[in-house]
Amino acid sequence: MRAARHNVALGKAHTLIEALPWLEHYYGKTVVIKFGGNAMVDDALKRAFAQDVVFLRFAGLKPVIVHGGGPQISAHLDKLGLESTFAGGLRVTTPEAMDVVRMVLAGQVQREIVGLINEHGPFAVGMTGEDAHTMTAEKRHAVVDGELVDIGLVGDVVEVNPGAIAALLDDGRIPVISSVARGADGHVYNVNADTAAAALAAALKAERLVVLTDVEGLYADWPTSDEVISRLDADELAALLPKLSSGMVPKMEACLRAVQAGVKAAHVLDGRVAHSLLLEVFTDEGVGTMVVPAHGKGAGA
Ligand SMILES: Nc1ncnc2c1ncn2[C@@H]1O[C@H](COP(=O)(O)OP(=O)(O)O)[C@@H](O)[C@H]1O
Ligand SMILES: CC(=O)N[C@@H](CCC(=O)OP(=O)(O)O)C(=O)O
Repeated sequence: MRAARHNVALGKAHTLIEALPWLEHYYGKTVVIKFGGNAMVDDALKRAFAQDVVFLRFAGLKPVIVHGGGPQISAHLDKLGLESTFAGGLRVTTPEAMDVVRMVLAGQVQREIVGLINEHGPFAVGMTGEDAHTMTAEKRHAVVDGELVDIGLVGDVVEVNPGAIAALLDDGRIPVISSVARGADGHVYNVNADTAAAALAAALKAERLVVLTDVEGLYADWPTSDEVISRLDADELAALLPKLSSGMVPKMEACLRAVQAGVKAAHVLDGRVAHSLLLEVFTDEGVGTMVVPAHGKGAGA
């Protein structure tokens, strides 16, 4: 009996010790985590996510959360009798839809994540890219079959002013950011959350960008196969990008931009697996897809 208890204790100690090199590596580093709307499937998963983020904070990392909410926006538009249309993985955003996007992201999804994190202490502070001019956007088009398509009030991030986020991190807080940004032209833009996360990761010189979604990673030949590409470099991803479809387009484009801008690696993980974030950061088992800089252009650990 005593021997069995001892073995259990040893197993737990082994798990903790396995995390030591990763704790040493990540201590004091900024990690931008994108929590996708499709990964927020149930309350238990959302709670596990909040626990992981607080764990990272207590382990000495500086987590920054950028959240999505595509399915939640679509559900609200549906209630209002408005249709959701996507082009190249981006929502066609009319002025009417933009009001809903802003309300659902900043008023509903962000509040929920802030609340769950703050069950553990006074850590999370919610904001949108509009606050303190954190993100400035410019209208972008979607590319469909090589053609530019007008998708309304959808923006790409052209400038990041990371001062407000840096101040929150220095104060020990966990920023939770909605992907809405102001334009210099006076409009408010709907920014894809993966795109926003990549822009922030680059501006904050983050060690890692981690994207939690509802698939195991990037599938090599979706939808015919579910073989996950475990690692690819920026050149390989750039070659693959034109062949990708739907939500994976902005996601993989974001990973590419992040590593090209100096982020050491970008990971796409299955957010439907509880604690996948902790597993990725603190254990030797890499899960999902990891994008590293092009050969010879940076670290790839
Ligand atoms: N090559 C691919 N590998 C994996 N998923 C893909 C691929 N191509 C398209 N997808 C689709 O992209 C979706 C993820 O993007 P998205 O729905 O925008 O998620 P999120 O809300 O997490 O941003 C997957 O659920 C899958 O349906
Ligand atoms: C331009 C654009 O498509 N914006 C997204 C913003 C939310 C988002 O990106 O949410 P997910 O990460 O859950 O997909 C949208 O309106 O759905």
